[in-house]
Amino acid sequence: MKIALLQMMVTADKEKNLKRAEELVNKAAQGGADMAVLPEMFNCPYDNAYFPEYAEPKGGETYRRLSEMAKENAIYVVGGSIPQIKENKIYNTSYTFDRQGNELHDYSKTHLFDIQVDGGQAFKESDTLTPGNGMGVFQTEFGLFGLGICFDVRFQSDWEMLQKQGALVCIVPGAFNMTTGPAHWELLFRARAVDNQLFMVGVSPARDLDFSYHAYGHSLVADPWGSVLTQLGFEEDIAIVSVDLERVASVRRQIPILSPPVME
Ligand SMILES: O=C(O)CCC(=O)C(=O)O
Repeated sequence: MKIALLQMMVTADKEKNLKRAEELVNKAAQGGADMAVLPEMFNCPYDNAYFPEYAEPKGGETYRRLSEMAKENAIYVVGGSIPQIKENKIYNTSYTFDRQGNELHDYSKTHLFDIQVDGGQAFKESDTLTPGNGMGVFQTEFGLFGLGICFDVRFQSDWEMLQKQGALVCIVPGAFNMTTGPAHWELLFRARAVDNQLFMVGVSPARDLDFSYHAYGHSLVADPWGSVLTQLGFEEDIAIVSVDLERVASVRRQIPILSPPVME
């Protein structure tokens, strides 16, 4: 199967972001992708100051447009994430749609990004956001997929749980930064891929130095062997990556570390 990583440039204009997402999903479909993945907070600059203003209830404009993108292009769309408002609380939420535009998965980030690195990046999502209640998997014609959002990638026990639930590929809309990106982004994706013997797909926004938060970019796919199949730079770009799902069983057979053992 083919997965498109849409490393989109996010602006402060929500409508412009939605139009750009539509163009990129269309491009992904034209390029033969089965699934298009948008970045974390793709309709809103990544900044606590913007989350409340850009937040939408489930079923709102962005949700509807994502569903249409999927249906019009007959492609799976993992709608990165957006700020969602529910009962006066704001969540960092990802919606996934199937080729008919039906919702397949709805997930709100479990582990909020609250860090304070000495001399480097500080961020406190919990100033505006509320955590969700746990990651899960969704079924596609290719098999089971898992999904987490950005900071979630640091919590191996959660990914082990998705592997035990049968995930073959895990998708991570994420926006690392210029402190933790160079240090940990590729390392974490390769580690999760090797630990759980599955594909890890990370999709970041492009870097925009005009905003307070400078995304690392470097959207990538790591395979179950831990090899990086593709990695983008920091600018807006897309990659369409062929993912051979047979590789999951093959690596698990050759290096049987999972418990219980996964048989073909
Ligand atoms: O874990 C990191 O270093 C970055 C996480 C992040 O940017 C996020 O969760 O949005």
